[in-house]
Amino acid sequence: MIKRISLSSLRSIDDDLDEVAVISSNAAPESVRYGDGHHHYSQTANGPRVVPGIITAGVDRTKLLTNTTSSLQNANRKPSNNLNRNNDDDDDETNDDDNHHHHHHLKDRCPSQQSLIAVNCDQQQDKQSILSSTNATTTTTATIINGKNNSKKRSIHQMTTGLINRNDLEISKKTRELRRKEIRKEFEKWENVTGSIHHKSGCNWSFVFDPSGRLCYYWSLIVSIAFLYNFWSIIYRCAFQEINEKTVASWFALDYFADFIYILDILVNFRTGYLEEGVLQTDSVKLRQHYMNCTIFYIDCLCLLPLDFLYLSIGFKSILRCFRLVKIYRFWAFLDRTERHTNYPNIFRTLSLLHYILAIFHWNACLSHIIHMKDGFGSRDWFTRSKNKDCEGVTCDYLHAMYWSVLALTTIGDLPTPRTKSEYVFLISQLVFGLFLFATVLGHVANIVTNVSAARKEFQAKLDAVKTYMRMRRVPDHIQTKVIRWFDYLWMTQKSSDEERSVGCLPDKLKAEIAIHVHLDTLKRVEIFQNTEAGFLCELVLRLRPVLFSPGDYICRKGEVGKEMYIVNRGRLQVVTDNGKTVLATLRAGSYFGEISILNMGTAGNRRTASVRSVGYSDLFCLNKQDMWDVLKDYPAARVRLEAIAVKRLEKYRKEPLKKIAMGRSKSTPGLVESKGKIPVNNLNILQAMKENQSASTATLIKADVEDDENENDDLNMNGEKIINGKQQQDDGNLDETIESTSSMDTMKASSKDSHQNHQGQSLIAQQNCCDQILQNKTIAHQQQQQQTSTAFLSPSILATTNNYHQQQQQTPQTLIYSHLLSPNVALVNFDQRSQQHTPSPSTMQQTTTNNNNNNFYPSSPQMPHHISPSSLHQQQFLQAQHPHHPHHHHHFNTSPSPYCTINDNSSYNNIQIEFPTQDALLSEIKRLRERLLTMETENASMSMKLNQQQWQVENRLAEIEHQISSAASANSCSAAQLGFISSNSSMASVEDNERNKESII
Ligand SMILES: Nc1ncnc2c1ncn2[C@@H]1O[C@@H]2COP(=O)(O)O[C@H]2[C@H]1O
Repeated sequence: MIKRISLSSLRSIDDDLDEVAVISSNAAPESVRYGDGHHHYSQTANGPRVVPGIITAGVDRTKLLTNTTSSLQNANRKPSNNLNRNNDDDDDETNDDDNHHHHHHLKDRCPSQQSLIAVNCDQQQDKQSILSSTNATTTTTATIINGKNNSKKRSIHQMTTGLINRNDLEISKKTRELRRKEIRKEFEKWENVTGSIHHKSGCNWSFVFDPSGRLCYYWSLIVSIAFLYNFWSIIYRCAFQEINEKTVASWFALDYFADFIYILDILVNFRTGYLEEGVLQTDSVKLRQHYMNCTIFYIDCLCLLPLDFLYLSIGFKSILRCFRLVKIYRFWAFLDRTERHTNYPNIFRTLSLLHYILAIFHWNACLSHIIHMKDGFGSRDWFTRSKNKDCEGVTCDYLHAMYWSVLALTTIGDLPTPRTKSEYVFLISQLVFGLFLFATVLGHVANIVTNVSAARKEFQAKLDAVKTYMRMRRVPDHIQTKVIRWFDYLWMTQKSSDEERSVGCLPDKLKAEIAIHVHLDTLKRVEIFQNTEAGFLCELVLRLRPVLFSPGDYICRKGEVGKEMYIVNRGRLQVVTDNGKTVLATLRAGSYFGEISILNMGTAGNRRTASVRSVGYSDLFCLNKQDMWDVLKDYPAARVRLEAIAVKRLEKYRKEPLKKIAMGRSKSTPGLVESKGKIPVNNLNILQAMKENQSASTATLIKADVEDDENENDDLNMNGEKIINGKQQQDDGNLDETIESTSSMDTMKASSKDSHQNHQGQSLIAQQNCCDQILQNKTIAHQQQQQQTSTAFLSPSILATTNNYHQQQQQTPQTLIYSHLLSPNVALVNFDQRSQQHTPSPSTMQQTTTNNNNNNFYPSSPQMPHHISPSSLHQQQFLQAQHPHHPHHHHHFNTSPSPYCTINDNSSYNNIQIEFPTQDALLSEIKRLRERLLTMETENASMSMKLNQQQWQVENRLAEIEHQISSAASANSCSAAQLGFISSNSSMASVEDNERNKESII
């Protein structure tokens, strides 16, 4: 009985649950001890434990435990529900009733037995339910009660902090007391229940051995040792020294101890379960009958044939014990099982072979000695050892006999010619046997050696084949080296090159189980495998294919069609932008990637959203798209979940530091075209770039700020007035990143050429007073925004531009804006009205759309073409206009902290002063643009998910409607058919019909 139990001890019990139990066959539960010695629980929460291999029998333990569990759950429910109730008496009564009920109940239940596995499982669950319920209750009160020590600590804490008032303290004490009582009761009750199994029910505690259990195995080891004793000693004593007075006691003791083991073995066999139709039988009557109907029973009885009584007449002759050797079947069974179970089969085989050889030499030596003694071999020199004072006695005789035996059996010995018939017969048979033995030994040794090196040979053969192939196909040296290194790594990490084949013969369930266990550490870190259905996990795990990548290998490249996803088992990988330089993320064991494209979640559909590169050797699991979809088809819930995770991840990627994203997107951002090197953005010398490109664009770029898409339109002006909305809200942040040395100016240049061709005569003369004018017209812009209809559909992601008519009667210079550098809210254009109507050149269009398609800048959603409307293109074109006639403009950037830089164009044209945004302003706009892009991509992803879900709903609805239609049809037909035959069965029939219809629809 557990009289004192605290929460801490409960925890200890919980910890103890996995330890090995110590139990004796008839051990009373009280005497069973567990734990490390410090915690001597006379009984665990689970009652006496069961050694693996033993099936406890005598009562219907499953039912019993179910009852126990339910009663405990009831008991647990009560206290938790009645935690604040102080009426213990009620509880006591109820518990007593329960106990009584259980005792009564148990007395009626004894006969059948359950398999060990079931019992153990139930016990574990039982245990867990007890502890979990206890823990659950404890948790609820954990803030108040937490064992003695904690309460003490808390009291101090309460005193010091004064957070809990005196009343609370009293309540907590009461609750604590109550709780303690409840726990005590729970365990008393439980103990009573389990105690009744052993004592009160009157059922005997007995064992049934599981034939495949460990205990049976250990027992067979003991029996094997007893057999070996007989095997070696009987012949020895027979040949060399019969039991003499000196040794009689020890021989007798050993003999009868071995016999005792044999007797025990018969008893054990009576209680060893057997499989009937694949089910382990544990019923004692059945077991007995089964054993007694077996030949083994008779063999076992034969082994114990009591010929010892003949000692009285013929004396102590060990040959009378020869029947004990029949037990060899147990020894063989033991060897067999060991060979199957051992992890070192070759070592075991070698030892076993050695034993057999020695045993044969031993028997041969003993038989030789017997013949020698009987036929007077001793009269001849060849066998009689020369009298030697150094080696006398039985041992020396034995060793001498053994020596000759070894010589003879290994066919090494120079045996003298036999003379008598018996000598001839013996020697001939000895030589023949020796020959066989030799051949067998050689064969075995060869086998073992082959087995040991089989893996290596197979590996080597593969490598050789690959090498030969590469040589024949003249594969470049560096690839050959890479391949050989790959093999090196494979061998070093002791990975079978064909792991799948090793377990290929197993059924899928077992394979999945193995795979789960082998890769458990990795898999449990993978988000998609967490909290998933077991079936889903099994199916996926079975489809995982191990792959190994070498350093620098690209597992996938951005823009490729995704066909697999990967899970990192070992190694380090980098998610990089398509230039391969910017690292977006580093992936380690447990990470997975490639899911976006195979789930078609990315903005680019089934295309890879990033490139992934192996840093060193990477050991990955590959999952095919087809496989993935096959599995997801059967697990729609998992699919929704996976997609949700993918969306979340997508969002996460988007939220990655701007720096990384910026770098990743640099190529796809118009104007930030990738080139070879990188230069820090702060060092980006726009002036220099301008010079180099000689774009000579005269532009007035005025920062505009619009808070959202709608506001963008606020800045649009059709009136030919320059608009300015110069307030900059964006914080440039710490854009200290480097950006790739953009050849934005290259783009400009290209654009400018096109623009020039199409807009000859529209020279861009950015005059100093333009800016002033813009400033003046700032307010006018707002008034006139409603007139701007053509720009209303402009994509905010492209650019909201304003057509600013600057003195319509004049051919005024345009105010240029670099669309790719400005955000939607940087909208400022001053160009001729006519140019607005101008159709953009195909080349420009092409360029723009190429950007869209290739660089993924614009989400490839169907609505996107809207954004790239002719109008926007048109505007872009204008924005990219240049001044071709004056290739040698010299722009000087104003380094003032103002958001604008002034470019003094000292060209021949005139002295143009361009207000150019500062780097900070530009960066801010870049940042905004990118953020906007990310938002759109995320929205796109979530939209696609929603679409998926809607698709599901529609499908379901469709099925429902179909079902309804068919049910209605069948109901009609039924009613028509049964018109006039209204019987009591009619409704039943129609229901059945409906059901049938339903099934057929399903
Ligand atoms: N920023 C990022 N951080 C981590 N992983 C990423 C990032 N971007 C893309 N990936 C992963 O890289 C994979 C490339 O192929 P997918 O687009 O199929 O799926 C992608 C994601 O799994």
